[in-house]
Order: sequence, then structure tokens, then C-alpha cells
Amino acid sequence: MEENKMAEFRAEQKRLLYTKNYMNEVIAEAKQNQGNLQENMKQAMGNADLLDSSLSYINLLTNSKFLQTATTELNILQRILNAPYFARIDYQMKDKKTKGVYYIGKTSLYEKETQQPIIVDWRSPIANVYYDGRLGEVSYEANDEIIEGHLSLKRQYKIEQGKLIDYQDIDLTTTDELLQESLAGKADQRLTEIITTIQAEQNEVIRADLNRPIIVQGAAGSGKTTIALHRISYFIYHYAKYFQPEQLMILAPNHMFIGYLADALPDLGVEKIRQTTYVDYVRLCIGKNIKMVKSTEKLISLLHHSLEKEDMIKWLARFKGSLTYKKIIDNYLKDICDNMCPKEDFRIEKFPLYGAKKLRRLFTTEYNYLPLVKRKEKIKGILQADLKRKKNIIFTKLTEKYEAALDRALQIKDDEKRKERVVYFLDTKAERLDTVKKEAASAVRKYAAKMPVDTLYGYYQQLFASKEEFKKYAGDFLSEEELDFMVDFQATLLQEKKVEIEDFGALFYLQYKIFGIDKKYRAKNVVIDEVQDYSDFQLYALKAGLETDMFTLVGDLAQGIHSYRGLKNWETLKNTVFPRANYMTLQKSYRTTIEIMQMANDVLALLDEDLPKVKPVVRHGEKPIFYSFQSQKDLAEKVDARIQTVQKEGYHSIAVIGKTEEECKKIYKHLKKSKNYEVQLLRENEGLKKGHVIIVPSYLSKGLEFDAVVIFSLDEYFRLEEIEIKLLYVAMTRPMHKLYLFAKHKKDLLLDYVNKVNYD
Ligand SMILES: Nc1ncnc2c1ncn2[C@@H]1O[C@H](COP(=O)(O)OP(=O)(O)OP(=O)(O)O)[C@@H](O)[C@H]1O
Repeated sequence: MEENKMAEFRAEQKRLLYTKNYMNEVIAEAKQNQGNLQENMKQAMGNADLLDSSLSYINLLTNSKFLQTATTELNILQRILNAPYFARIDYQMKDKKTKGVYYIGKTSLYEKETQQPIIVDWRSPIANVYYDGRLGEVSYEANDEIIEGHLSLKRQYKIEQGKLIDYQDIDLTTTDELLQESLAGKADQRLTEIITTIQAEQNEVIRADLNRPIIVQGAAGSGKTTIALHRISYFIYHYAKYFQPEQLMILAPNHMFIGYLADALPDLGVEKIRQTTYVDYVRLCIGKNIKMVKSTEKLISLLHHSLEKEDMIKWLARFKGSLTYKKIIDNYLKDICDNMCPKEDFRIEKFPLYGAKKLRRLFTTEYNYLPLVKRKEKIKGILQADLKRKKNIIFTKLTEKYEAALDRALQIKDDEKRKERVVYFLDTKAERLDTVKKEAASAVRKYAAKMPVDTLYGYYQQLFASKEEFKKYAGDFLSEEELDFMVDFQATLLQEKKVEIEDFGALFYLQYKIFGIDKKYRAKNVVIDEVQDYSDFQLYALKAGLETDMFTLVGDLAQGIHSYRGLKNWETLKNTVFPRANYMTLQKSYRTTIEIMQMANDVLALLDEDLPKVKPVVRHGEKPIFYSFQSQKDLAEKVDARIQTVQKEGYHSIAVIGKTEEECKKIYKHLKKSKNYEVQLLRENEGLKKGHVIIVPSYLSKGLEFDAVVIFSLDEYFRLEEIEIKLLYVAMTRPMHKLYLFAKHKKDLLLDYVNKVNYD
């Protein structure tokens, strides 16, 4: 090391030591505080039985809140002690005389006395300069103010086990070596967090206006999943006062993915967020007893071309996700509303208490911000209160009326007649009072019964009860043939007591409009990964039901393997569903090598849609290699040999991808006998087993990544059709380092269309 750098290195070592010592002091103090707080809580609990218990209770709450905060802070500090920061910037603000030196880490730490930052959080405004700024004049925004200044140094550190190993200064010419190093790592050594190497285009997405929704079209491996999670972390940092992490929600495509997310990002402070799949979430909201067809079933049938009327089935899947279907549901909702709406006066005995017109106005106008069933509850409440108030008045009125009549009767001269009238009035009075009493007890219940409510499933089934019925709502939008097909299809499905994922848009929407979405399930901010698999209607319904448009939507149309039911483009989302949204693109892929991306790009180009080519970050590797084989046994032996070689090279995260589960089972039969490694045949909703070679159908590999990937075609080849091209593209973009292709003929993997220079 040259002398200058030596001196600088020592200075940095000193700084690191100072930071660690300070952190240790803070940690010791925090532990002491934690102890005191626990002691206080014990005392408060002891006092809880005493007379001033409300005070003790408040004491208890305050202490427990402090304890929670102290514990979280302590945990973070302890976790980062081994690497308190990862970068430094030297930045001189325009109106300040001295240069500020800022060390950037996962959390912030201040010197108590001076309040000078020892570490600044990567999510703080000034840290933006590190991600966004080149050396020279740069500005950043804090509290709606633009702060201008000069960035003279950007330095990255390699700190391991609390020791400074190296540092590197970034200037205009250095390519980001740390990024290169991080991407070149193998899956088991790769940095799971990317805060050190977040790139400017990714930073823009993370920090884009937090008060607006965002839609991100990002290429395979562009960091969509990772960036979406960092955006939440950024959101939590800035809105910690207003939002609890529990009010945020991440919707992942399947359970396996949730495990994968949790593993990948332990330190972002996003663990408490609700993480679930779309299917699970919708079922939670609409009731779990509704059975559903497996969400991959249709895709598999389409791949096998085993469906009768395939075109119509695809049409219907798409139609059920459209906003036109929403219009039909809206028409239907009008009838449901009319049916539930009060029709008669509310009366007790002969007394009208509440006019039908007034009640109808309440139901349709005053309470129209509420779901129908909630409106009905409100009406019931009103009637109940009204009845309570007026019941005694009715009693008094009746009593007075009959007392007066009795008085008059008593004046009658004729004995016989007088007796008869008195008895008559006494009886009638008793009878009427009795009727009032009886009716009052059940009047509201009886009235409510005339505002009928079905189950969600019942309503949905009723929509397709007959073609005539459905035509009433859908006639303006569908041809006779389409109407016939839809009613037949839906009626059969619903008779089996099932629904498809394509129905979830309509069901969630109906649930929201009729019954409401339970408050405890209503997230305030939602992140959706793989959003290309959702339909416009599903997203519209989520937005409506959650009563917020604060969504972060990330996806890739090129990976839209469910495009028969998902998104074909972003237009409707951008223009109609989320008109306030920022739209951004991530074009660069960080996952894979240039060589692998070139081959994947050739496959992508086979699609009719005009999708932009993915730009890989400059990182070279071995070209993909094609192998042919003769028989199933031959294939298995060759793949087994490949796996072993790759493992010897030090790569331990390996996937074998076949088109469908059936294909995968065939190779699994052979590979599971291997004594050199364990294999897992991955099924929907299973988690990945660590250290296993994963055999996975192409459609389940989406979102995953591996060091090396083997794609094979044994009995099932990839056709030159949209979904199949996308499946192959998804499979090809899974590896970080190595890609091997096995087929009897090149054309089985569409390699006839791939430039020959792009593989060996
Ligand atoms: N700035 C970065 N620095 C280091 N690694 C990065 C960076 N951005 C992305 N990566 C890495 O690139 C890989 C791909 O990221 P991620 O899985 O988030 O991409 P994706 O866009 O969701 O991919 P796909 O659509 O194919 O599922 C991951 O290994 C991630 O850690």
C-alpha cells in the first residue's frame, strides 16, 4: 500500500475503532436502561392491584413502550456492531464553511453531547447523495428544501468481523467494483442486502414520492423484488410516526416466495409486515370456505392443449379480469342494493314510526359510503333507537285514548250498554297494549328480514342462475355466444362449489361492496411483486376494498406466463386504476452474466410484443452450453454429471428446470438416487430446502435465482407460442452464473432461433 493510502487507512481504522467503542458504550447503557425499565414494569405490575391502579396501568404502558423501543434499538446496534457502516461521503453544503464527513450505515447513531452524526442511516435524506450523486456539484432534498453542495469523496468499505479490510474511492471513471464483486459471488456467499451497491436507477424507485403509488416495469433480475422491499424500509423510516409496520402488506406470488423474501432481507426492519399471497389474502377477506381451482391448473392445461374450446376459455379468463366485467358487477350490485333497500314503512301495530321514503333515502344516499350490509345494520340501529324512544309514547297515547273512551262509556245511562262498552274498551285496550308490546319486541328483526342478505357465494351463483338473468346485466357488453359460454362455464364451476383465481377480482369487489373488508385486514400500503400476473379488475378491487391507492407494483410483462388472465400492458393500470401513479422502468439486469442474457434476449425477441431488450450489467461468464441426448436414462446421467462438475467448481445452488411437473418427475426419479447430493422436487406452495438440488417446473421458477441452472426438454418441448416463449425466458433468466441446456434437438428449446454465437 502506498504511503498516503497507509496513513488514510490508519485514520479509517481509528475511526472504526472510535465508532465501535461508542456503540459499545451505547449498548451497555441501553442494556442498563432495559434492566431499569423491566424493574419499573415489575413494580408497576405489583402496584396494579392498589387503589391508584389507573396510574400504574399508564406507568406500565409507558414503560412497555419504552422497553419495546429500547429493545429494538439495542438489537439493531448489536447486529451492526461487526460492520457499523459501509460507505462515507464528504459533502460540503453551499452555505457552510466546513466539509461534512458522513458515514453511512443501516441505522443512525448520534454523539449524545454534540448531536453530531456518527453514522447516518442509508434512508436519510443526505445519504441520497451517495446513491445518486457523482462527484462534484450535487443536491439533495430534505424537508421540501433543496440543499446544494459539493461532493468531494465517495468511499466504500469492506469491513468484516469489525475489522477494516479495505476501502475504495469511487470517482467518475471507476466502475463500481464492489457491485461487480457482489454480483460475482455465489448464491451462498452473495450479499443478501444490497444497500451498499444500490444503483442510481434503483435508488430513484426506492425514493420516488412516497405519497403516490408507483408502477415499476423491471427486467428479469433488475432487482424489482429487492428494490420493492427497500422502498418499504425507506417508507417505514420516514413514516414511522404514522404507520405501524403491521399496516403494510406484501403480496407475493406463492408461499415459497415468502420464505425466500424472509431469508433475503433480515435487516431491513420490514419483518413485521404482513407477508402473504394474493390467494390467501383474498380468501381471508372473503371467507376461507370458498373452494378454488388450483391457480396453475389452467396454465398446465393450456400447455398441454388439453382444453376443449381453448380460445373461449382464454377469452373468459381475460374477460373476468377486465374492467368491463366490473361494469357488469356494478349493474348487478344495483339490483342487490334495490333488493335490500327498505320498501315499507316501519310501523308498530297501527302506528307508523318511520316512513319508507325516509329509510330509502338513508339507505341509498346518506349511508352510501358504507357496504350494503353495514347500511342495513345502521338502519336497524336507527329503528331500534327510534322504537325505544317511541314505544312509551305509543303506550301513553293508547292508554290515554282508552281512558278517555272508558270515561265516556261510564257516562252511558243504559246499564247493559254501559257494561258492554266498558268491557269492550278494557279488552281492546289490553289487547292493543299487548300487541304493541309483542310487536315491539320483534319489529326491528321482522323489518330487517325484509331486507334480504345472501352469502357472497350465493350472490355470485345467482348472477349466473340463468342466461336471461345474466343478460340483464351483461347484455350491453357481450355477444350471444359469449353470454352462453360464460353462463354455462360459471354455472358448472359454481355448482361444484368452486371458483377460479380469475373470479377473485369480482368476488373481492362484491365482498367490499356488500359486506365490507374487515378493518383488521385493511392494509394501508401494499407492495405487490410479480404484478403482471394480476388482472386490472383484481387490482381495481384491491384498491377499492382497501380504500387506498398507496400501492407499489413491480412486475415484468416479459415474464407474464399467466398473460391469458394477467396484464398485457400497463395502460389501464396507469390511466384508470392508478392514475396518480409514478411509472418507472428498470432496464438493467444484475442477476446474470452478459452471455446468458444475450441468449435470453434472443428468446425474448420471439415474442410479438415489442419488449425492450434487457441490458446486463457488465459481467462476463461462460456461454450457455447445449447438450443433446438419446434417452431418458442418457439425459439423467448427463445432467447428473453436470451437477457434480458444477458442485466441484464450488456452486451449490443449482436448479434443474423442466417445462411441467410431469417432465420434472421423470428426471427426479433418476436424480433422487444420487449419493452425491440431495434433490427436491419443488411443488406449488412448498419451501426450498437448503443445500438441495432443486427440480422445478418452469412456471414455479419465476422469482427464484440459482448459481447454475439446467433446462431440459425430454418429452415436452417449448412451442413457438407466447406463453411457452415466456416460460423458457423465465427459466433462462434464473441463473446467476451458469446455464446448461439439454434436449434431443435444439429446436425443442427454441434454440433454432437463438444466434449460434450465443451458446456452445
Ligand atoms: N444494486 C444491486 N447490488 C447488488 N446486487 C443486486 C443489486 N440489484 C439487484 N441485485 C441482485 O440481483 C438479483 C436479482 O434481484 P431480484 O431478484 O430482486 O430481481 P427481480 O427483478 O425481482 O428478478 P425477477 O423478475 O427475475 O424475479 C439478486 O441476487 C439481487 O441481490
